[in-house]
Amino acid sequence: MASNRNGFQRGSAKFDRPLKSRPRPSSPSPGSALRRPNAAARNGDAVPGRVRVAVRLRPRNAEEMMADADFADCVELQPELKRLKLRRNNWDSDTYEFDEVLTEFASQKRVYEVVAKPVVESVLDGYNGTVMAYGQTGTGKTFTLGRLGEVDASDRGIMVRSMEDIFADLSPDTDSVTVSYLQLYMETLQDLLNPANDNIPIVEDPRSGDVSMPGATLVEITDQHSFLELLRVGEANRIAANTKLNTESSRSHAMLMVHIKRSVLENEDMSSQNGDASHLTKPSKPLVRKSKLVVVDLAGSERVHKSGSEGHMLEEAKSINLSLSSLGKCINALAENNAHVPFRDSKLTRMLRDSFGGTARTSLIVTIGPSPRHRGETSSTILFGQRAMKVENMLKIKEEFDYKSLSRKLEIQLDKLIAENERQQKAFEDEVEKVNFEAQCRIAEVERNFADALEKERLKCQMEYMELVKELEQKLVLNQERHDCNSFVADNEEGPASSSTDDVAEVKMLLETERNRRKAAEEEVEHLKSQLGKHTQAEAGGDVEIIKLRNLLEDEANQKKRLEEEIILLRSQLLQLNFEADQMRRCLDGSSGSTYSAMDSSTTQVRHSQFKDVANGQKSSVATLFEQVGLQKILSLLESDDANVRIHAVKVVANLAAEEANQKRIVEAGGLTSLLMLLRRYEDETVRRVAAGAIANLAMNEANQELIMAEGGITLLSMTASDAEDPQTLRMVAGAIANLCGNGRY
Ligand SMILES: Nc1ncnc2c1ncn2[C@@H]1O[C@H](COP(=O)(O)OP(=O)(O)OP(=O)(O)O)[C@@H](O)[C@H]1O
Repeated sequence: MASNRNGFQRGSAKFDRPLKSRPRPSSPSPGSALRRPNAAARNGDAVPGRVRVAVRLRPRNAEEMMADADFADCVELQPELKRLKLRRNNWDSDTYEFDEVLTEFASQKRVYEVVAKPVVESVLDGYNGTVMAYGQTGTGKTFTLGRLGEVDASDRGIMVRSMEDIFADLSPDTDSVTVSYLQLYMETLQDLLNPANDNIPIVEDPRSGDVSMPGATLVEITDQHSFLELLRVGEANRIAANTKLNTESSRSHAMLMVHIKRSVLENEDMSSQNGDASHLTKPSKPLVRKSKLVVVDLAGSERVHKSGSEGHMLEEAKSINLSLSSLGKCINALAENNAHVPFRDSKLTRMLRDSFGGTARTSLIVTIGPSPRHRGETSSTILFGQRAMKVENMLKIKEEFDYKSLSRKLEIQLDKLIAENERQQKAFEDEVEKVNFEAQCRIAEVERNFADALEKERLKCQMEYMELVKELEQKLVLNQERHDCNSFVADNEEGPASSSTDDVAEVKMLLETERNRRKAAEEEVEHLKSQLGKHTQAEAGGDVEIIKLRNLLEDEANQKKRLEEEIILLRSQLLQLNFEADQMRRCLDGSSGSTYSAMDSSTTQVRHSQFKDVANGQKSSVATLFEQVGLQKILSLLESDDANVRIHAVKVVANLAAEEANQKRIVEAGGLTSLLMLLRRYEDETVRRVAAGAIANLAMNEANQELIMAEGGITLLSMTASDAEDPQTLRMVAGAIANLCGNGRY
């Protein structure tokens, strides 16, 4: 098996699974957040713990096999009796008892379990613990403590196995592990994880006795792999000097320090304090428990003269011996309960002050070789172990109030409480809203029910009242009949009056009162009704009167219009009659054949003169008509809806047109256009005939001739002629056309 000079095997790392955590009722299983302290920790009491010492015998090495081949081992072990016999000579030996006696065949696992495991468990419970190997150079101290077991996992030493157990038991969420690795070489304390740091102070707390090295590098480790890496770095930096006795000898004291912080809870039971059975408890106090495991691999304890050291090596050996002898003196003093223990004599004893006579649980393994040539060293080692067994420590847990953890916990609690409060607030508001809504519904329902009940009650009362009135009326009638009957009997028999007379009177009075009330109410209703009726009538009457007046006004207007038209008509008729009468008179006088028969082309001048005469004869009446009616009004009658009116109007216009003085005015007032319109409308023949006559009269004026033709007069006259049935019409049209053609001019 290949190994380096420090006894560490080379090769790839291969480890067993971590050892299963020991059952501890007071501790939660690995991974649980917090653990509770045991009774001793709660009380803060120290418990006695003697330094436990085991002896381990190294098997003969190759050199011893040869050199001591003819000699028996200097020790004889009785492991079952935990005894060791150190031979003085062939026939005599000294017997020593130890806490454990480990033969050369003891496995590394067994050595760990009997020497270190109880200390590791103590450390996990919160106590400080020390595992230390003491022995002559080359007897297996480093083998026992520092083997990494990279080639053969069963070779794993106490350091590796301890850390496996620690990791198996810690909770990564709440616990932490930090490691520092130091060596004390010639009274210089050096950091093996940072060799440049070689002046590390040793600080002792005078109150608690705790020892600390504040300048040492502290590396937090979270798994076994990183721990092994750290061990390798430390071992590589450890100084080892060859000696004549052992080529792989460690010339320094090495110290691995594992600091553990664990969170614990402590409940203070109020019921126990108050002496009652209340279940009230104070919230758990978060505590942090700090403990440390110190594994010390002391330098070889060989004697200077025997090691054959010289120069620096000699100084080195002297330094080692000095520190080890100081340790021995301290242990002696402690074993003998001396008042003074010379811890301050060396740095080694200052460093280990807590482990011997302090508060740590300490386990010492003393390693010995079998060779009789080193009997003296072996004896010295055994005696060192024997004295150490007498040292009593007082184990004490160190707990601190975990402010950080408490603050974290309180923050979480506060967040939870706030969230819970908000939730409850919301629930409360929802509940209030719900209750409110339900109350509103209930109130509405009650109101509805109340209104219904009230209505029912009212109807019921009304019915009862009606029935009561009815009943009273019946009673009244009945009583009246009885009274009449009684009166009749009384009158006849002169007997006493009926016994119910008073009742009847009372009922009567009641009935009378009710009647009066009803009558008053009915009168009131009637009064109101009549008022309403009057009011309505007044309103209606007013409207009717207005409408009537309007109608009357309209009638009056229509009447007036009709009368006006009638007057015009009558006047025109009168005019016409005069005109015809004149014509008739002239005919009778024999001055002419006929009025219109003479109106041919050859007689235009004659007719014209006749017309002139007629006109002269009628001058006064036409002038009167003009004055009384007005030309415009007469012309407007040409468009009257009444055919009769139109005929008379056109006749009047024709007559007016016969007067030369009127012709211009008629044309200017639009009379010509109206006359042509009558032709165009295919009026009845009489109208068209008279209109043609009127146009003929207007055509006598040269100024009008062009105008008549320009407005299509010739065409309209032609059309009238073509439709004419009465020869008089043809005559009128012919006269008009003749005038238009300017007969007067030719
Ligand atoms: N129990 C054992 N079984 C087998 N070999 C062992 C045993 N103990 C020690 N050895 C071997 O003995 C040699 C010396 O051991 P180790 O280096 O551990 O001694 P040491 O006490 O630490 O010496 P030093 O004080 O000089 O460092 C090593 O080769 C080691 O493998």
